[in-house]
Amino acid sequence: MHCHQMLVLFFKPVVCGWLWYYVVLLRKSKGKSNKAPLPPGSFGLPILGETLEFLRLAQANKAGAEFVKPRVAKYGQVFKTHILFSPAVSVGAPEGNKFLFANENKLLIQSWPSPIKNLLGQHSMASKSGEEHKQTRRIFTSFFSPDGLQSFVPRMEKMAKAHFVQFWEGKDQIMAFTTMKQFAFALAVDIFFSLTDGPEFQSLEHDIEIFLQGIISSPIDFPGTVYRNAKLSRERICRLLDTIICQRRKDMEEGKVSSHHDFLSVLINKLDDQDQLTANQEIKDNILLLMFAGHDTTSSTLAGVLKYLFLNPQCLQEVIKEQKEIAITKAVGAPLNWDDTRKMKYTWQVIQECLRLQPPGEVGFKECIKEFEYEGFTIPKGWKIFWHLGRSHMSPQFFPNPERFDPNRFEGQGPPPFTYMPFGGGPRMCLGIEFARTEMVVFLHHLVLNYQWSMIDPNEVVYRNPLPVFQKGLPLKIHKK
Ligand code: HEM
Repeated sequence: MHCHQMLVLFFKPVVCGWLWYYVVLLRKSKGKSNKAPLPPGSFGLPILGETLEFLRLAQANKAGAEFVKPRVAKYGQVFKTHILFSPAVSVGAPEGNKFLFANENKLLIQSWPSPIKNLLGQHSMASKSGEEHKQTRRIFTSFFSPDGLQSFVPRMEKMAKAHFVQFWEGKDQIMAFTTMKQFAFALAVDIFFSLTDGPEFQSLEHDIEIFLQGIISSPIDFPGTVYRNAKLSRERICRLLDTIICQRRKDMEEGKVSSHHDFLSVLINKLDDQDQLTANQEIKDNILLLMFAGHDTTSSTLAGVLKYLFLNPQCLQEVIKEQKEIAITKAVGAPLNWDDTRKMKYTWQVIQECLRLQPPGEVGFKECIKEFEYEGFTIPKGWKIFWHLGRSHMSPQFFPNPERFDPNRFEGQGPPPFTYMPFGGGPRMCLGIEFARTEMVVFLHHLVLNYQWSMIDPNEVVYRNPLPVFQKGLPLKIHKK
């Protein structure tokens, strides 16, 4: 071979290699150095990050004012922190909220820590994402849509009336926070699977309370811990549900119970193409999810409404006026219907305003499933993004004079999109909005027409665990009209 040919043969790959290195690798590394920076902020202590400060302030109901607000002032609308054992980025409203909810399943997914998933069960809608989640949600929607719920209004009213007879009549004082829990529980188990008073009802009420405590406890799984007790209560609840489901299948086969009798009947009917074992698992896990999602949320909101109406007598007068106008259109003894509940517009505005000031869940987390850029910052895969409702709910820009209780904010078009989100948003938005709205307005209808109440301690502290809790149980003096 010619000498210069050998040189070409030897140098060609070397030259090509160098070229490749310069063009591809250096461009790549240039790209890397051009990569948007991580958001500003502090990760705090090793491992714990800023968790302790966040939890302390969240429990004192001050996370918005004393954790988020100073960081927004220092770092800007998008900042990073490290809470609950993960790097997390806080985003503002409305852009941040819109981005989060629009990118569910594309860039982000709902992520519950695995101890909570274990308690809720692998068939629970909370443990599913993407297409699987969509399918389950579709099954539920037929029950939770306005069409599905209409026929349950008289039943909700019956429950509200029975509640007043059992817990209010003949009393001059009640612990309203506890009482609201009893109402929300009784109504849920009646509408979900037709369980009414009796020993099974009592033991389930006790077990659900232990189960819910486990969901918000540290996941230490030893005999005697809150978490272990919650696992045991889950087993007992599932055994009870097994018996109820088995009996229900029989009753439905024999034509004794219709396929629209309650949520359980609807589910059995919708899942009849699945094998019974899987269908039963799905039913049990999702009934437990509904008890978790729909019980304390509604009861803490109703307790809040009682507080705000007492502290704002002119709003109470408006509610009474609205409810009287509906009551006089009804024949004596005629039950409330769906249209009546939709006429209770001001009452719903009162509830909405309570949810602005005291939302049951004020923080929501999503997990990033791939790296992406947001507002000029890189958000790495595996990090959490969270929204804090206080960022918009308490902003004078969207809610002038934000500390003031003013239900008229929700008149007409209401607040700008993505600034008011007590029910979340996007594909995982609360499934129970209409259910919650209906049960609350029906309850308030009978409350304001029949009772007067006053707070024994108008300055009672409300803390979070993580839902709002009235420190003294909201003791009220009550008087039947
Ligand atoms: C005042 C009452 C309530 C409030 C403020 C509330 C709020 C919420 C919020 C913030 C979410 C998470 C949304 C997200 O991640 O984007 C949620 C989810 C959910 N809620 Fe509610 N909720 C209430 C009542 C109820 C009731 C009464 C039920 C059922 C009877 C219910 C069932 C659910 C379910 C099943 C989910 C999960 C939806 C999914 O993953 O697709 N909620 N709720």
